[in-house]
Amino acid sequence: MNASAIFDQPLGNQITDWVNSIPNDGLLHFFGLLGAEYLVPTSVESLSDVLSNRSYQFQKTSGLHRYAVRFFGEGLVVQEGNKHKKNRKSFVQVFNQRQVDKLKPILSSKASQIVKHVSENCVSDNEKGAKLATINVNEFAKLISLDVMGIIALGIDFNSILGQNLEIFDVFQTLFSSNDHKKSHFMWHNSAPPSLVTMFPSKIDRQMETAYRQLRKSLEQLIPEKLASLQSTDLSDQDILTQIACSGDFTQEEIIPQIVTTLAAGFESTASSLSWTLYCLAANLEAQNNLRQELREAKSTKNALSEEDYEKLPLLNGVCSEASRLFPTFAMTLRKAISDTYINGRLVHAGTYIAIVPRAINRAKHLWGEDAEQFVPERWIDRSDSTAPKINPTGGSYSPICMLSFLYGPRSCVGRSLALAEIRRVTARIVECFHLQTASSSIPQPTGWLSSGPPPDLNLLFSPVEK
Ligand code: HEM
Repeated sequence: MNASAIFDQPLGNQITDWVNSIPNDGLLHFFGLLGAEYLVPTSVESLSDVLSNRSYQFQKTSGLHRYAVRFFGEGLVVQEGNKHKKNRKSFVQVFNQRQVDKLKPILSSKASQIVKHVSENCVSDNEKGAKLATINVNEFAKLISLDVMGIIALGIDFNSILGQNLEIFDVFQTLFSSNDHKKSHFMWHNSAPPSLVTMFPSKIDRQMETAYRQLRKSLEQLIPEKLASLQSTDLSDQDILTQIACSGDFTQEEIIPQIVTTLAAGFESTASSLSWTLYCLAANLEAQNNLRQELREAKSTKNALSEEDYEKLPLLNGVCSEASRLFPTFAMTLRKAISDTYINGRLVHAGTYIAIVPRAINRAKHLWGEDAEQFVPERWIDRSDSTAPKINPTGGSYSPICMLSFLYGPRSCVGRSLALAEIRRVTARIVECFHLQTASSSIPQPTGWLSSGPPPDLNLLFSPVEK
């Protein structure tokens, strides 16, 4: 029995070791608590069956469904079957490339505001006289993420990075942040009989329910106000909330859960990925210097990078993809077969759990090579034409399915382009303006359970770059 593989810290760590050490034919097999049977797809073929070819035969667990519905409402993330198919179409429409392109200038101006704010907080270091700011990047990235989520989802700039609206930040933290207390909380909700969970509400239950009520109340006020102030019938210029509210695809009761779930899906995930990206650069000074050089060269003939530059610069893309590969926010996600089915030609009985483990697949040596556990941004760059390096979309792996940070197929992340657009802009602006260094020699490990982020006290040193 290997129950610890499911409750492991960092999440998915043990399965990563298995994938890299146990020879297998594309599926690993183990027994968890109470003899529950788990399969772990490890090859392109078996992952394709679970995530793409037969994805609707593998559903999220009832424990996760109950938990999400109770604290966020029933949104796309936990919907299944035809309901999911139908609603996903509306989401894909709202998050399409044209929409994301429209949001890019807003993301860029937020990135500039962040740089200005950090500059103002750099104070002289007594010993060397150099200017320096010690920043808890985990918290800093969450403030950025809240501001961006506010703008894109609700059309409101909370300016939390400037210290405003911190009560909203508390609501987001309480509801959406993952930590060790939440781990036990989620395990209790997942494994105890639902009647027992309802009968004995915990402190975290009460805090999360209060935060959910607060958020609902604000949204209930905001939605009619926004709809009343709509000037035109062209919704494409509107934020996600307005587009979802006006799409006609959702009833009044469905709108708020969809918005809250979207905030849940995007808030901490983007913050964690940004924190890890900055950490990877602080811990890999050569990559950091090379990236700064790439940004300088791209800017050499103009005042600022264009929106297109952020998407095309090979090393900027390589750094962000590589950090996200090594530190996927959703390190493991469980599914359950709803009927007898097949994975890679093997019969899988109804009720079998499938552990999809982005951490393990993203670090699998048979898919990425012997350096799979190293930070190598260059793997995302195609230098076959030495005068014109290009982005390599698979990072040198066998298939796009080998990079599971945003999952793959009909249940993959709808916010991927948007999240990457934000992370690239903030990372580029920070590296242009600051040298980053780690504040401690210890190597931080991912924490949290539903989602895995950096440790809560991950500090980095920011010092201004000489112009
Ligand atoms: C770096 C940041 C992000 C990462 C790593 C990420 C990752 C993921 C992953 C792995 C899933 C699948 C979860 C599962 O099925 O178990 C997912 C789903 C989803 N994500 Fe993201 N996400 C990010 C940012 C965002 C943002 C910014 C938004 C929206 C504003 C968003 C909205 C969603 C939604 C709505 C789903 C559900 C899709 C479905 O079930 O069809 N995500 N995300």
